[in-house]
This record gives sequence, structure tokens and C-alpha cells, in this order.
Amino acid sequence: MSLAFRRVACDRGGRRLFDDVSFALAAGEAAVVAGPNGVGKSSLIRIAAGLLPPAEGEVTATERIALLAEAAALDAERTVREGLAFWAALDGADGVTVAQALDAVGLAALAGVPVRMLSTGQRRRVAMARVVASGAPIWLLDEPGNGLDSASVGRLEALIARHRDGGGIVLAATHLPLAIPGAQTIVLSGEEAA
Ligand SMILES: Nc1ncnc2c1ncn2[C@@H]1O[C@H](COP(=O)(O)OP(=O)(O)OP(=O)(O)O)[C@@H](O)[C@H]1O
Repeated sequence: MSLAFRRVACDRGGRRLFDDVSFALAAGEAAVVAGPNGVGKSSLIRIAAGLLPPAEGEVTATERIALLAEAAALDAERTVREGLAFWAALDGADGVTVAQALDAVGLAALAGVPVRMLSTGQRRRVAMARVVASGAPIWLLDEPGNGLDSASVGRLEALIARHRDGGGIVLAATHLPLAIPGAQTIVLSGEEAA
């Protein structure tokens, strides 16, 4: 299993954001994308997800991918459980149940609550539960710590560690310090520094 970037460049709005990014992650490995606001961290995650074509280079992912992005895309009127079950069916989940995923993010007690009643941090945690419930081996996490309290950040770190222990791959873009032991750091520098 692997996720690899080979000499990837990214253009947005006619501007080169970054150039020549190469890395490879094998089973159990992780990488953190760092760099200042606007340097292209989210864009790199979107390229990894296949949502944005690279301007140059190539990306290969040998397994199914789950993406944690800003919008959780859950129906506000459905309950948390229903919303997650909907996505689990579409994501082709196998092995992990919605109840287990909610438990993993500490939200088992809110399974029957409509999504519209959740706080910002709780929505983020439900979005993370969707990633867990997808059963996908490769996790792409865009600012997974945003809006989380410290207990939730600890849970997130434990989830990432468990996923890697099970042979999963994690690529995360984050401003906040996250404990991801042994992760590679992918530093994006703006074009003025390239
Ligand atoms: N759809 C788009 N069209 C054109 N330019 C875009 C588009 N989306 C983002 N950009 C630009 O690309 C640059 C990089 O954005 P991106 O969100 O990848 O950066 P980031 O490093 O994740 O930033 P932050 O740390 O603020 O989240 C920014 O200058 C942004 O304005």
C-alpha cells in the first residue's frame, strides 16, 4: 500500500503555489504538511484526493482514500447516526460500524441528535467519524485539529496512531501542533522562496 507524490507542482488562479514536491508513504507511515497561510497545504490535500489535478508530476494511491475537509456535508435535519450511515454506505465502508466510529470520536451519546444541533467542534468530530467509518486505508486530513478542545485533540492523535498501527497511511495538513510520532514533514514554501 502506498501514497506517493512525484515532482508535483500546483497552480491556482494562474499562479504557481508550489513545485517539485515528492514523498512516498507506505503502510503505517504519516506525513504532515506545514507552511504559512496560503502556501497551498489544502491544495496539496485536494491533489492527493484527486479533486485537483497537479500542474506537473503525478500522484499514485494504491488504496481507497478518505478525506477530512472543511465541510462535513452532512444533512442538517438528519440525526448524526443517519448522516454517518448514509456516507458509510456510499464510501463502501467495511469492518467499522457507525457506532464504533462515533465512539472513537467520543460522540456516542449524540448519535440520535440532529446534525443542526451540533457545535462547531462536534461537527468536526462527526466529520472525523465519517473518515473512521469509511474504513479507507489512506486518510487525508485537512486541518483535523481545527475547532477541537484539548481532549478531542488527544482523541484525534490516538485515532491517527491506531490507524497507523493497523497499517493505515495518514497525510495531514495542520497549523496546530499534532503529536504524530515519526511523521515526515512536507514543508511548502511560497514561490518567492523557491
Ligand atoms: N479555487 C481557487 N481558485 C484560485 N485560487 C485559489 C482557489 N483556492 C485557493 N486558491 C488560492 O490558492 C492559495 C493556496 O490556498 P490553500 O487553501 O491551498 O492554502 P493553505 O496553505 O491551505 O492556507 P491556510 O493555511 O490559510 O489554510 C491561496 O492563495 C488561495 O487564495
